[in-house]
Amino acid sequence: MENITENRLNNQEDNSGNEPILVLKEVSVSYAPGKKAVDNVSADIYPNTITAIMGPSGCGKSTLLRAINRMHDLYPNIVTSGDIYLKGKNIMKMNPMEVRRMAGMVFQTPNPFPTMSIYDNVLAGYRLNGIKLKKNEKDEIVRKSLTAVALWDEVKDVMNRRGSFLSGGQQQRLCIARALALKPEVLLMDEPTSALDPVSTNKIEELLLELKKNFTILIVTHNMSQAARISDNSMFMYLGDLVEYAPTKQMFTKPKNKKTEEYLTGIFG
Ligand SMILES: Nc1ncnc2c1ncn2[C@@H]1O[C@H](COP(=O)(O)OP(=O)(O)OP(=O)(O)O)[C@@H](O)[C@H]1O
Repeated sequence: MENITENRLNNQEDNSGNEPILVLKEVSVSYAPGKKAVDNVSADIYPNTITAIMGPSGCGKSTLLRAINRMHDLYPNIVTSGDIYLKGKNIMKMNPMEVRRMAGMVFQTPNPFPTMSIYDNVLAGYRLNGIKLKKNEKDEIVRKSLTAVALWDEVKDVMNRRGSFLSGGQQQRLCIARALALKPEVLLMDEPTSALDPVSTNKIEELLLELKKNFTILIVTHNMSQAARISDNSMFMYLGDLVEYAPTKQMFTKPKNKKTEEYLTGIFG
C-alpha cells in the first residue's frame, strides 16, 4: 500500500543518535497459500519506547506480534518471510527458544500456570529453557521480577500459593514478571488489559510507563485512549498492511492516511 520507507517512522527527531532495537524488513505471514495476513511490513522500533499496534479486527496485529518471537514456527502450515533483526541479530536465523527469551510475550487473558506456585510461575521460563539455577539466584530473580511489576509487597508472604489464587490484575502482573524474569530486550503484549477492570488496567498502564525505562514494548490494543495515554509511536494496520507508523501524537492529531483518520475517528473498526 504505502511505500515502505514511509513506515520507518515518520519522525526521526525523537530518535536521533539511537539505533533501532528491532527492525522489521518486508515481513509477511500467510496462514494459507496466496493469502497474506501480514503483508510486507517494514518498521524500525527504537529502544525504550512503547509502540501501539492498532487496527480493526483481523488486520494482522496479533499475527505480526507473533512473528517477532517466532511463534508461527510451532505450526508448519504458517509461512513467514522477510527479516526481523533484534539488537542487530536476524531472529529468523536464531534458535527460536533464544528469540522467545529475548522477546517476551504477554497475552490477552492472564495465563499463569494454574498448578504452579507464584514463585515457580516467575521462574517457568527458565524451567522451559532447561536452565538450572541455584536457590539464591532463583530468589533474586523472583524478587526483582515481582518488584518490577509492583507485586512483591503483595505476594512476598504467599509465594507458595498457586498463581491462580491472585486477582486478574495481579495474575497479569505475574505474567509480565514471568516474561521479565528472562531479561528480555523486548516485551510483546497482545491486548494485555482487555480482560481487566479499569483499576487493574490503570495499574498495568502505569507499570508499562515504568518498564519502558528498561525495556522496549510493543502493545496490540483496541483501546485508542490507551494508545494515546501510553504509547510513543503508533502503527495502524489494515488488511495486513502497515498503513501508517508515526509518533502517536502526530498520528492522533494529523494522520497522513485517510484510512487511519477514518479508523481513529470511529468511521469503521
Ligand atoms: N491460526 C490461524 N489460522 C488461519 N487464519 C488465521 C489464524 N490466525 C489468524 N488468522 C487470520 O489472519 C488474519 C489476521 O488475524 P490476526 O489475529 O492477526 O488479526 P488481529 O488484527 O490481531 O485481530 P483481532 O483484533 O481480532 O485480534 C485474519 O484474517 C484471521 O482470520
